[in-house]
Amino acid sequence: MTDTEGQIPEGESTRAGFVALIGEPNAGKSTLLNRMVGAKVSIVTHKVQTTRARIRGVAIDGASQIVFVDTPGLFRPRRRLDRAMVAAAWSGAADADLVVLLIEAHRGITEGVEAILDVLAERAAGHPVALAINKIDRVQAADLLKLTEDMNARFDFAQTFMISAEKGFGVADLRGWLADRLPEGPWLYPEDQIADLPLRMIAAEMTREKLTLRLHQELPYQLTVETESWEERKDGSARVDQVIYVMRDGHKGIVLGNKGETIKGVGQAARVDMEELLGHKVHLFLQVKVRPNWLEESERYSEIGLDFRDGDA
Ligand SMILES: Nc1nc2c(ncn2[C@@H]2O[C@H](COP(=O)(O)OP(=O)(O)OP(=O)(O)O)[C@@H](O)[C@H]2O)c(=O)[nH]1
Repeated sequence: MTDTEGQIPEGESTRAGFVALIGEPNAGKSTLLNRMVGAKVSIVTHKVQTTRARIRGVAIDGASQIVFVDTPGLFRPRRRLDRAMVAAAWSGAADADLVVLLIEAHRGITEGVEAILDVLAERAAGHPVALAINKIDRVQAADLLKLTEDMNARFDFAQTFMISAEKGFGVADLRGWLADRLPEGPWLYPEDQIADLPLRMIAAEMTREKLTLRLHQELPYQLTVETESWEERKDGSARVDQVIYVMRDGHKGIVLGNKGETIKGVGQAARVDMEELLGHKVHLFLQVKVRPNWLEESERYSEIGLDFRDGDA
């Protein structure tokens, strides 16, 4: 460790967990994350579109490691509000230890915020949800208090924060609050891997997305993809090895396809995405392995792309 920010204070036990950041488009989620995490780890994540939760960044605060996840593209109720879709988005947040709802101070309780509140009321039982009112630089104090009251009348928030993600106001308080409330336990990411881990994970998500597209309803939620190794080569290309874990022998055949056509198509499409993201050539190697218990072994971790194996240090 060269970075003192990541040093665990002596005598304190470590904490780690997942925080889902939810809110309408433009609420300021990326700005807030960059403030809390630092640009390095969240830099490329906005490119990936998947329906499951994914990691947006990892923040260290004292002895806590905060892993931020979100559910991109789902909290986008437009003209015709689709509550079912918003409800579906909650499935990503449901795995999180804590949830932060980010709203815009000057816009107040919009139709989109209403939809999210409805979902929270139905499904957030047992999940502490913090409210973060962002862009407070754009409103008067009196309006802010009224909005705080109105929001808390609608939902029992564990805490309300008034912040300006852009100016940095209130962000440290929010991060500290989250850090204190995560469960005690070892950090989920080795410190020295934090910086490059999202790339490996994004690459796995890309492959998983192509599999989902090709297999349609055949294997919903019954496979996971892990990036096993990532090697940058001298010629500027990268060799990426990934394993697709399935639960049954029969599934392996489906993933491979007739004469390996399915997996070949998946590999090609995923490689193109990776090359576009990285801006250089990628050699992608895919392997399919049967691991009947992967769901139990690693449900929570694989769900959001964490490569969680014994022996990883
Ligand atoms: N005035 C003001 N503007 C802010 C603040 N925080 C974010 N913004 C602006 O709000 C806009 C949206 O911010 P983003 O961080 O991209 O929002 P997002 O929620 O990630 O948006 P999506 O990626 O569309 O979901 C940007 O133009 C930001 O500069 C703030 O505290 N004050």
